[in-house]
Amino acid sequence: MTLELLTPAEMAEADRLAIAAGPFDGIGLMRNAGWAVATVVLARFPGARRVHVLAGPGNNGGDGYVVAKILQESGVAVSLWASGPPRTGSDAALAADDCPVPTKPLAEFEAGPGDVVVDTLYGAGLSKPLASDAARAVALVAAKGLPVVAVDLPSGISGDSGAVLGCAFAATVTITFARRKPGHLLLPGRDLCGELIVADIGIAPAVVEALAVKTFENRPALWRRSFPSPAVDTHKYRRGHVGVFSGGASSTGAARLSALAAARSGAGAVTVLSPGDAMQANAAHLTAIMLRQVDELADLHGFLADRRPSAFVLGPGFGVGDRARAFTLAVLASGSGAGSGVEGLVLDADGITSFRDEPGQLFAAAARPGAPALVLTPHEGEFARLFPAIAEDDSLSKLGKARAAAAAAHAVVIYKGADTVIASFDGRAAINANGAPWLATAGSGDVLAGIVAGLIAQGMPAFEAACAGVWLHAEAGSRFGPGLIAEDLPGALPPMLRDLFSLPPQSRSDCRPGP
Ligand SMILES: NC(=O)C1=CN([C@@H]2O[C@H](COP(=O)(O)OP(=O)(O)OC[C@H]3O[C@@H](n4cnc5c(N)ncnc54)[C@H](OP(=O)(O)O)[C@@H]3O)[C@@H](O)[C@H]2O)[C@@H](O)CC1
Ligand SMILES: [K+]
Repeated sequence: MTLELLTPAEMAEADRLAIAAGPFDGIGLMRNAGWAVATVVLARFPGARRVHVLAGPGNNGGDGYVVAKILQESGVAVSLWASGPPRTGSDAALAADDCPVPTKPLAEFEAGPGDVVVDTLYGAGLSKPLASDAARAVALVAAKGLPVVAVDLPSGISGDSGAVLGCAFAATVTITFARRKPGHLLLPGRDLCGELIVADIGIAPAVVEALAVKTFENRPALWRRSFPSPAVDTHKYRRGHVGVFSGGASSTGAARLSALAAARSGAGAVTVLSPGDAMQANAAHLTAIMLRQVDELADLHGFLADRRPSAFVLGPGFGVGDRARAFTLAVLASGSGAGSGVEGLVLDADGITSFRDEPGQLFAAAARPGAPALVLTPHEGEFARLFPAIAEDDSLSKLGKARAAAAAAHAVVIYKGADTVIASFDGRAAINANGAPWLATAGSGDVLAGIVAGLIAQGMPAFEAACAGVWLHAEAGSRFGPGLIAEDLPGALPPMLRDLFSLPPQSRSDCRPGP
């Protein structure tokens, strides 16, 4: 399956480029789309009493006229309900002229048990909340519990953001064309699409390549090639050394969870950096993970000079305040950024909240040439603390917010949730879709921070490490299932790592590098 996600605007451009390149003109692509949909309807609902095609005024409606014609010619009982005539001269108008099924006004739409609905009201061109005739149809279909086959997107869902504009169909199956759109993966769109099918309608891969798309689904093919594999003659420090800052005596567990996850992700050495009052608590629970006392900045500088760590985690259980800020800024001031020294800092939880009043200080430190890569891992609440203006901007989708935040912070932002978005300041972004509700458990985020730091420590670039960490973490949760607690996650990583290493080289493609 392809990784690129096309915004509706990019998809319209792909349509234009494909039509210019041939062999299909606009109505040719529309016929291909209609055939793809009709095939699914016939295969999935062979016993349908009647199929109701709901056609909008644009080209999504055009697909509907093609579907209605094919189904009627196949012997299916078809009703066609239109919200208005297609624009004169459009491909949809050509499809309507060629359709023998008479239209009835959408406002009079009615259906009964055993019927199936094909939703071709609005797709990529949805521009405002559904009007009253469409909203009535959505309510009627939901009340009767009829199956819906949505074309391109369930009407009412934004292809850009996955948001519902007014109301939307909840589809049984959605058929989209050429590539998926962000709205198919972002919530609530993902839930309302039902099963998602991507149909090939004759748009060549070269057309999509020409768009230089920067948004992807987060799957191993996106980052597998840069996933670290140890060389046969390696030693532990060459496999990266992660420092994890521990909180005080009563809050040490989060750092140990992060540290264990960093070790499981393949880092050769991991050290918990503990304040003096927590040394005993940490020592009592650590075996393979090392422990070092760090109370003051001078202690941190000593660790940096003696042990040459390559990545850090700061935040889990650490406490909010001056100390978090000072350590963060010291780490960001330390990297060489040239293959030696500190390669990255994963700033999580209290580490993020510590900069709520002075985010500019953090962003300037991250933007310094040669600074270690900064990875921020906010959930919604932490995101709003660090990026209040972006969080409040209702014109931005979750994807847009993550991108804007990454650009502002000169960072890689992992905007967590059931539809986690990973965005880099270079413009690339990925949407994760393999998560599971079991991951919403205390300590789960600490594990994610540790995995990402462990991968950065081994030399994986920060965006790829963030994507890989999110995917592995989600996959671990999905595979473990009910009963999951955060302590289970690091131990669930090895089988997935084995699977990754056993992938054949030809399946290891990379995402387009940033500028
Ligand atoms: N040849 C091709 O290009 C191919 C295209 N294909 C198909 O085309 C679809 C995209 O077509 P599209 O761009 O015409 O957009 P579409 O979703 O039909 O709606 C636009 C119209 O609806 C109107 N409108 C919007 N929201 C509204 C609302 N809430 N309530 C009322 N009106 C509303 C909007 O009005 P406006 O915003 O201009 O005021 C405009 O008139 C795509 O999803 C795929 O299915 C495939 O066949 C492959 C080949
Ligand atoms: K639709």
